[in-house]
Amino acid sequence: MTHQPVFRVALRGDELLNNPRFNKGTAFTVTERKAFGLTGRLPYKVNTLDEQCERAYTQLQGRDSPIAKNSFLQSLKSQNLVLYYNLLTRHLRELIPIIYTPTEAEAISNYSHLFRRSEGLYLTFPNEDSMEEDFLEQTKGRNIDLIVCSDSEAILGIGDQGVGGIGISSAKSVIYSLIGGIDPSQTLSVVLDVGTDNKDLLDDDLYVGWRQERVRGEEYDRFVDKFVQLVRKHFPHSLLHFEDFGVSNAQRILKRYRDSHAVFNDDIQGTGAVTLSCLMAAIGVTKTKLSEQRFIVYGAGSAGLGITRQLRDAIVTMDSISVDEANSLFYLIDKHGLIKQSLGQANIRDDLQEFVRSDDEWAEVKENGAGEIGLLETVKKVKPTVLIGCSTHGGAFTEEVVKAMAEGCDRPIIFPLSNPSKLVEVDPKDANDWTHGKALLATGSPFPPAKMPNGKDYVIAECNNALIYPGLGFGAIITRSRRMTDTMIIAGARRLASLSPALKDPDDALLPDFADAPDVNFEVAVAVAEQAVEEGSADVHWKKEEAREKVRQHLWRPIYGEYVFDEEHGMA
Ligand SMILES: NC(=O)c1ccc[n+]([C@@H]2O[C@H](COP(=O)([O-])OP(=O)(O)OC[C@H]3O[C@@H](n4cnc5c(N)ncnc54)[C@H](O)[C@@H]3O)[C@@H](O)[C@H]2O)c1
Ligand SMILES: O=C(O)C[C@H](O)C(=O)O
Ligand SMILES: [Mg+2]
Repeated sequence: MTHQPVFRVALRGDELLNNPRFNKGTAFTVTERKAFGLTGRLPYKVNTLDEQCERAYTQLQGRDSPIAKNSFLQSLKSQNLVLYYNLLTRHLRELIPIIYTPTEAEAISNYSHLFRRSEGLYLTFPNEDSMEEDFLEQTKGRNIDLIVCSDSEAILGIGDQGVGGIGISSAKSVIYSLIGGIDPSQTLSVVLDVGTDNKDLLDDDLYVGWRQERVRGEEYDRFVDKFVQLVRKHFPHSLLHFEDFGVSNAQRILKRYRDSHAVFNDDIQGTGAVTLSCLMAAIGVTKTKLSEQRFIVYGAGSAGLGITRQLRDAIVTMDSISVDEANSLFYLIDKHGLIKQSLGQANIRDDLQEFVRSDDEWAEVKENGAGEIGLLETVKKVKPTVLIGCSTHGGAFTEEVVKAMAEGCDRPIIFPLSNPSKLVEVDPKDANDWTHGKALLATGSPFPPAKMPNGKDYVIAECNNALIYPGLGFGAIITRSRRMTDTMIIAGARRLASLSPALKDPDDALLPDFADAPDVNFEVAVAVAEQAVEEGSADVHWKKEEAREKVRQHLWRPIYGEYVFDEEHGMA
């Protein structure tokens, strides 16, 4: 039986019932009801958490669409955190797609119309002067370990969502608690509302954010910097997680702060790490080396470049080849086709320069190698072994593309990673059929299993950063690391790869199932913590060998504590 912790609480009556962190609803005991002035405020029956979960689950089943279920759960979260997380824990596989990808995309794009209750911290550009006051007001009395923030410019694959981006910060925080075991009261979700360039939102009278075009340039940098400095000042040991920033800001901000605080960009680093794990599992099946692959990365934004760099670095380290040699294995394609010299320096972002292909290579395909080279032409010439999609271009991996790839290699490794589901570059079922079950597949959103030619199910791995970032973050937090280093991230990725079901059975999924995500992330956290202690990034006095026990001790679980009323020293 799990031991019930005892909490001193200073709230009484309605204040207690209206506080989601402390509210237990009908689970308050008779003694607690007397001590906290609740006897007349609650119906007679005292429920167990099991009973409450059963009731909530039945109510949830009464909602017929994923978005209606998402709203129900959102409202449960604002009433009773333990019940919310406990219910999710019991039905993890079923409910993660409701509170996270893909349903959360729908909730975010309708944020202003679905709005009922605020959550997290809204830092809005015109209120810059009161930013510190607002920040302190929202975090009063709490020790914040984790801050997830978004400026909403590139939410999943659905673009600029203005103030609705608070939804992705919250969903990512929830996953940290649900899968990673981080106490939700020690997390903070933030939206940096610097306006929006989304015309529909600007034209919408019901829009609840700041209805102005996006602030850019120096003013934007100053605003972000003010926020980061507040985090550093008030919570120096926290992890600052950046989510769904526009590509140029994402790279720049990460670079700017990564040596002075534990910052982490999920789209770049989390996606890079989970894709590396997935690829390691796939080459375990094909019995080839990383440096023997030829890669096409379709969509060279935050995720595409993050993945490319992560894979490149792993190839250099694991297969001992030079950076230039490793770079030459990658072909990046963006909106204007293959990234090559003739696009002109001005049209190629600085951070892509090391992956620019020469025109000479394409002289046989296009005169002087100039002109746009599309995906199909690249596939035919390069004969890639790995094709990764993070383009937001749904259906881009057509039957012709997939079949052309399968002609060039025995077991094509195809990861269409764009979210939400409707933006996937190829439905995994089709890719499986077109390659007669030869393709090794993983997607960013959940998909049902595909059928192998022998009738067996092929489980599609969900290569979503949520399978790794909660563990990466927990590992950094528990070691009070002041940096999130590349080596810590690689340690986590290797641990995840070692847990791949395909290592035992090559016909099984490339990554563990999301139902096992808590155990998987526990292992990732241990690996990261061990690495942080070993390399000296940690700011703790314990040894590497103790990491497993430390992670275990700090795991937060959604269970009720026993409350004792303490007006003077209790929590409020
Ligand atoms: N599976 C995961 O864990 C994961 C993680 C991060 C991002 N993603 C998904 O990847 C996609 C991209 O995310 P991001 O954060 O990199 O966004 P981003 O805006 O930084 O990058 C998207 C890139 O794709 C390019 N692009 C757009 N249309 C294209 C086309 N028709 N052909 C080729 N390139 C095209 C854009 O120019 C841009 O460079 C989104 O759908 C997102 O949900 C998945
Ligand atoms: O949010 C997700 O599901 C993964 C990723 O961070 C994305 O932007 O798509
Ligand atoms: Mg993201």
